[in-house]
Amino acid sequence: MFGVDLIIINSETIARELLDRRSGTYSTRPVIRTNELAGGSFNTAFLPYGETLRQHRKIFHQVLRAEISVSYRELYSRHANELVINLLGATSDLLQHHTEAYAASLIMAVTYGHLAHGHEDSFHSRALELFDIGKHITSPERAAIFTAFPFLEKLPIWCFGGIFALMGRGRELSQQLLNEPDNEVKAQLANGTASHSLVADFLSQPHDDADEDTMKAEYDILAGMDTVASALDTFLLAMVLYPDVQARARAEIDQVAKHDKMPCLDDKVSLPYLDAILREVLRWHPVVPLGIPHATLSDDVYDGYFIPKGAVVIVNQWALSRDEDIFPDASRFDPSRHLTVDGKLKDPFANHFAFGHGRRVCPGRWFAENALWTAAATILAVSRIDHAKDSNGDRIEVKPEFTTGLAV
Ligand code: HEM
Repeated sequence: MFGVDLIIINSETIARELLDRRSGTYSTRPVIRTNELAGGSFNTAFLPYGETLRQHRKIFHQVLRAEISVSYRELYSRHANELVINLLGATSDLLQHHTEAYAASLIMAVTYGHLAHGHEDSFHSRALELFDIGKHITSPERAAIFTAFPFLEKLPIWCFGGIFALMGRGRELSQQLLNEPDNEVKAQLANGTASHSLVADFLSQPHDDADEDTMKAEYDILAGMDTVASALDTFLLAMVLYPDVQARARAEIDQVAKHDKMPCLDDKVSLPYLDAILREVLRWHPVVPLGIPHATLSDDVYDGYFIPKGAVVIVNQWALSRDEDIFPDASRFDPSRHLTVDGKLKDPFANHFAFGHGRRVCPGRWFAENALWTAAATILAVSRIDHAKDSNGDRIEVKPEFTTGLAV
């Protein structure tokens, strides 16, 4: 397409063979010009393979690796309790707002600690606006056209029907999202009120301008907001459509969390069916159905096919999720497909294809796992998810619909 070699992988075996086992070749990203024009060139997810990426991933490793992610157990529980209270009082048009707020507040807490009341809300609404702009301007066809015809950037703004204005707004939002919470943490450190967080820890140590640049990685933790919230929305949908699954999960929770005790992460090993539900959520409707494109750093040959240096490699997660040889009756939501005959989980959650592959695999996968698990367990422990009723008391049928998101 426009002189770019595009490889689309529709099989998990091939994705693992190329992106995992030959990760030295498949770990860079294509240049996405529209993302750069919108001010997102420091985004971890779009960095080429190299030293800056390694520094960013080191920062994520510090705050999001498996054993650290699990240590935030009280934080997840506190916010999951708030989520349930909000969901119980919410009208259907606000459900999504509450799942987004849950993900945003967790991510803000880990990154910045406790911010002044109201600042979380403005961060949340700006982040959502930026995501919407991202979805609009970084579509694959727009990115390809700008890459293939760079002179387009020089044309007057009115030629683009608002796209450049959106890019400008994107740059403005990126700067606000980066600077304002950082400035607040700096002020908290100065007056001794800062709580433990990624940014507070960084700012309290000696650092130079290059370190400040690397810390822009903090902004990418935002990536976790939309994805965790989308997975939670899919979970709620599945629970409405598959009441038998919901009932089995609740029965499992009731067995483990007795005497009015809420389930918490320490109960996770005793609740394999709930884990299987979350695995199935990510398979049934993958949150990032086309993943984030990888690109090759050198020529390669696979199964007789020549793959040139610079080729764009897309793992089509949607195709992986619909592979009938691995997931028979693939469109059905069936968590038991992830369990062995004796009820154990077949594969760890963090190995799920929905988190991508190789050296670019999602660094937030353990955090996502724990955040999703705690929310799902808390919701199921105290509520029953069912169809809404109309004014006559008749149930309103649910028509599952998914919106398109980031496709680059
Ligand atoms: C259900 C939740 C999530 C899903 C399904 C998901 C999925 C993905 C996928 C598919 C990729 C691309 C992997 C590849 O290129 O092979 C990715 C990358 C990334 N994710 Fe996640 N993610 C989730 C949650 C999170 C969270 C909670 C965070 C941070 C708090 C996060 C931060 C990132 C970052 C920074 C990258 C870029 C990594 C790189 O390019 O090296 N994600 N994620």
